[in-house]
Amino acid sequence: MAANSSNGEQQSPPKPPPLPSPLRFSKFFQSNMRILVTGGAGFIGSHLVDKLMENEKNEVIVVDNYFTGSKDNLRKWIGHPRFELIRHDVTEPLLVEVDQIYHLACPASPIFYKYNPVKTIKTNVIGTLNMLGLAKRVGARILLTSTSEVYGDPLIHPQPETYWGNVNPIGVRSCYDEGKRVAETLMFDYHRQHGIEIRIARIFNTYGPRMNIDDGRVVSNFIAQALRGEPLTVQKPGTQTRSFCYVSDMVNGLIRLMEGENTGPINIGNPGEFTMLELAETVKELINPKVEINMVENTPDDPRQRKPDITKAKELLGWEPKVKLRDGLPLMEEDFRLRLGVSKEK
Ligand SMILES: NC(=O)c1ccc[n+]([C@@H]2O[C@H](COP(=O)([O-])OP(=O)(O)OC[C@H]3O[C@@H](n4cnc5c(N)ncnc54)[C@H](O)[C@@H]3O)[C@@H](O)[C@H]2O)c1
Ligand SMILES: O=c1ccn([C@@H]2O[C@H](COP(=O)(O)OP(=O)(O)O[C@H]3OC[C@@H](O)[C@H](O)[C@H]3O)[C@@H](O)[C@H]2O)c(=O)[nH]1
Repeated sequence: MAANSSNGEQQSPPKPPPLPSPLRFSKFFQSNMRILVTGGAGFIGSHLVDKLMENEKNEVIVVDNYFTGSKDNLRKWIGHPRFELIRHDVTEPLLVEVDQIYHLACPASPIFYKYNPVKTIKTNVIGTLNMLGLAKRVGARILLTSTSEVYGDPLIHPQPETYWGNVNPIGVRSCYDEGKRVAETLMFDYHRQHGIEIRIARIFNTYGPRMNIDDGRVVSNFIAQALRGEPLTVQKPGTQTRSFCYVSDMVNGLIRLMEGENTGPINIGNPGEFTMLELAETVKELINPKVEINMVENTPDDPRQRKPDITKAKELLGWEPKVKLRDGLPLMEEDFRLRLGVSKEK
């Protein structure tokens, strides 16, 4: 069946999708669904693996180069008969027989993706090409975790999928946002030219347990600072907004998208919108009312506003987020307390 784009346009690929392994059609074939998760040792990836492993009919293979991820995030699955972990960099070709590919591999925190921008571009472009080549070879369906950063510093608010964005092509964030835009282009070109079954999720800011404590993103920074009794560093002007999605909602959205019939791109995020000052005030109130809030310098090209229009996700996937920021923050606080060894004052 031809998939629909989220814009409602009929996407009729000129070629039929590559055939899955003939064993899939064999009457007595006993194998489980084999699912590859690139970047599965990272924050969202490891939660996705947990959810996929709940289904006894799934076998999960993770490939990760451990740049920002860690084996520790997957420790409960290591040694499990339906789980395999491979140290591999997606900029190198990979040959594995799989039915689905969740392609997440890419550093996501601005500090980390700006650290080696050329590597970030290679990961987005060559890494995505390699995963599309694999999808074509084995007839797998592939889902790309794109980003709200494809909208750049958006001039339309909230952002629908039809918005083409306002992106600086030569700025310090371009390795990531332009990298993801090319990755989306590659996905659609493989879909049109080779009939690959594709899914594109545009993920908006996601938070939750297992984020790296020194990841550098705003929610992890504020929670770690509040627990350490350090001032919360709000980057100027503090009126910039973000919309924060709890990780379990995100994982459910990604699986819905993979299992459904729509190529996307589809925004997956929580439309609750907060300024960074509001976020700091909330963290202060919930975690440590004694900490100060410090205004610090910002970095170039920081988007001034961001909020997903999730009409398509609701209509096409029957998905919407359930966890409110005020309910999600304490769940993350608990995990950070454990890892930082800071117990709650009674
Ligand atoms: N978390 C968010 O708010 C957010 C928002 C938008 C999009 N995304 C996308 O979701 C995906 C996961 O994000 P995350 O927050 O879990 O980030 P993360 O940094 O925790 O995870 C990324 C994982 O990819 C691995 N990786 C990086 N480069 C690789 C390479 N070349 N080869 C193999 N593995 C590599 C890292 O080691 C890490 O385990 C990314 O594609 C990111 O762009 C995340
Ligand atoms: O300590 C901090 C860190 C960040 N910030 C501010 O918080 C906002 C959010 O910054 P983050 O670094 O968490 O994340 P960004 O929204 O810039 O990028 C994010 O969005 C889309 C994803 O694709 C990226 O992977 C993700 O990191 C920015 O306005 C930033 O200036 C602070 O005020 N203080």
